Amino acid sequence: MTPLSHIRNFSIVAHIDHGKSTLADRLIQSTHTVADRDMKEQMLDAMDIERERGITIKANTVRIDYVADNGEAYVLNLIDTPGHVDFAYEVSRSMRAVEGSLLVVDSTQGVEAQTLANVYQAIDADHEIVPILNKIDLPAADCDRVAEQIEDVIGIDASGAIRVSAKTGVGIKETLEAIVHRLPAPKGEEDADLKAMLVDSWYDSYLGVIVLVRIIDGRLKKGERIRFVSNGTIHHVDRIGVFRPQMQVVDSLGPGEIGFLTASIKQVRDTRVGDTVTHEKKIVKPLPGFKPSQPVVFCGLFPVDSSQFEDLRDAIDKLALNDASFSFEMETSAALGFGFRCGFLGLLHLEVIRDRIEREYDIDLITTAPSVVYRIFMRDGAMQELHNPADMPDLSVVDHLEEPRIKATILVPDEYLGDVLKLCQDRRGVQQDLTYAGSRAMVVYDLPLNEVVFDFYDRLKSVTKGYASFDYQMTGYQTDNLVKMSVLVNDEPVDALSMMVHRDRAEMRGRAMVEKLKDLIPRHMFKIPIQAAIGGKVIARETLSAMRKDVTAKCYGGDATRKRKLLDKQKAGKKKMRQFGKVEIPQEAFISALKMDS
Ligand SMILES: Nc1nc2c(ncn2[C@@H]2O[C@H](COP(=O)(O)OP(=O)(O)OP(=O)(O)O)[C@@H](O)[C@H]2O)c(=O)[nH]1
Repeated sequence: MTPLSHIRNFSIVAHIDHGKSTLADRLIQSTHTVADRDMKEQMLDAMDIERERGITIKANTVRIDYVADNGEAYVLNLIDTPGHVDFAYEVSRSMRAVEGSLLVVDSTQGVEAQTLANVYQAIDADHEIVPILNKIDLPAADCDRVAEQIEDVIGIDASGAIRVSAKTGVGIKETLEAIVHRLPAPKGEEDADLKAMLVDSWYDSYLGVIVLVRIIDGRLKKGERIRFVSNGTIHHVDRIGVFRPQMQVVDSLGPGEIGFLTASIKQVRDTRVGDTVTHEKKIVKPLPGFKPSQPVVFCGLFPVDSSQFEDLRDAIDKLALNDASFSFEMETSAALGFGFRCGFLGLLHLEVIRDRIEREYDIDLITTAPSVVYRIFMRDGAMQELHNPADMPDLSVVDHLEEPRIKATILVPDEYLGDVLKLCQDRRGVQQDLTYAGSRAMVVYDLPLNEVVFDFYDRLKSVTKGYASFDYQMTGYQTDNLVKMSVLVNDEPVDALSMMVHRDRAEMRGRAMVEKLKDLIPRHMFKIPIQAAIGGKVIARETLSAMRKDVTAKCYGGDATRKRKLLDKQKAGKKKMRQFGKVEIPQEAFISALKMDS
């Protein structure tokens, strides 16, 4: 049993790509937590998609045994947190389970928007913070400048910042010593009633739901009956353990410790993150509540091949078992048939789920335009949420609409500032602050989430050549002049392309949309009008002229194999098309048509 004084619980906060996972790997490796032969790069990034994209999505945990220079043995519990803006909620919950943070800043880059967002969460959670200047092996490293920036922008003391190369291992020993000597030990009472925090939970096909807990007071043992305070459900604990990072069963967990339990729980939904766990009959004061994660972006997912609807249902059910922040309900669309309306924490979350369905379940999907959650105030005083523009009620019963707004923080090198301001302005942003930290500007904008969900990231990256970083939080709702824009192809409305837009921008967006569609829809044997309309009024129109696209026309000379190849390709392409009335629209049109060029 490790005394409280010899436990340290910490997380690592960083902007994406600043080296958090690499540092975690190095800490695990240098303490021989994992034998060298088993060491894979980025031990903590379990999922394939994470590995491919190099981003950490689920928070992960590892227990490290470390004998410090003073000869004492310590237990270090690391909770790895995701760095991406969509998963800020996961960061906030894991922060509450630990007492300190390593703040990793890439010494060739400096402080970025997510460094700020994440470190403020650590400060909110009262963490002791140890700054780490990473990637010092690179020639472009400028530790003094970055340390100064940490002090100026974040406002914490960086004089003791540790200079590290997570790649080569320089500074790893110093980091481990700093964890032991600079981060506080957890507090807790061994003899008090059991009180544990539910930090995270996920589904495992062999063990059922695995619950990650941080013990605050008391002791949890295998075989005991526990109660989740929020819903009063009682469970029999059949397994307790720690992550090294593989699961290792232990007999009990005491104050200050972080580990897992399993209790034949069937669904992740039955476990509420932030909940308090205690023994069956005990009454304890619940831990201060966590904000529940709310989906902010909705879109429809439809199978390209409608016979795969049941497979899609199956895939979505399985994914939802493991991801309580992902919501869904069945949707029928005149154009796309049966599918699901799904809610996500943000666009990255949406992309990850979509990729997993396509890849792991082998289902080709049509994704409709992402939409935020609008509030519709009716003339009779009622309010309803609108998750899907297709459900927009008749304007005669609507009094007004409200849309969600965000506070966006963007850090950008000076020379791109003008482009960033223009982009934010074009997206109906209202500037709130503009400050400088060295040669970088920090701008804060109040923006409609609607204008950000689709391609704001992409645009920001492209106008700043990838040098800007961006983070946002929801601030609330505001009334604006919003209308539903419909799209008609060959005089048939395509509900999957309808969207909510600001009245002043409707014409511009309508025009951009019909022009795009004209390029994206292949020519048919007949003329196809493509229109954007508000109510009954057409605001933009293009006509796709008739022509049969003869893909073999270029193959004069009659090379049979090449001709066959082209025809096969055309056939495969057809599978990815959807029939709308008499018109076939390719799958990618749904996403591409909505991207704006401004
Ligand atoms: N040269 C050098 N490269 C490093 C160092 N640390 C990390 N990297 C590289 O930087 C890239 C990003 O590192 P990650 O550890 O994946 O970054 P991360 O912060 O965990 O990123 P997310 O998990 O996506 O938030 C990888 O290509 C690493 O190999 C370092 O000390 N020196």
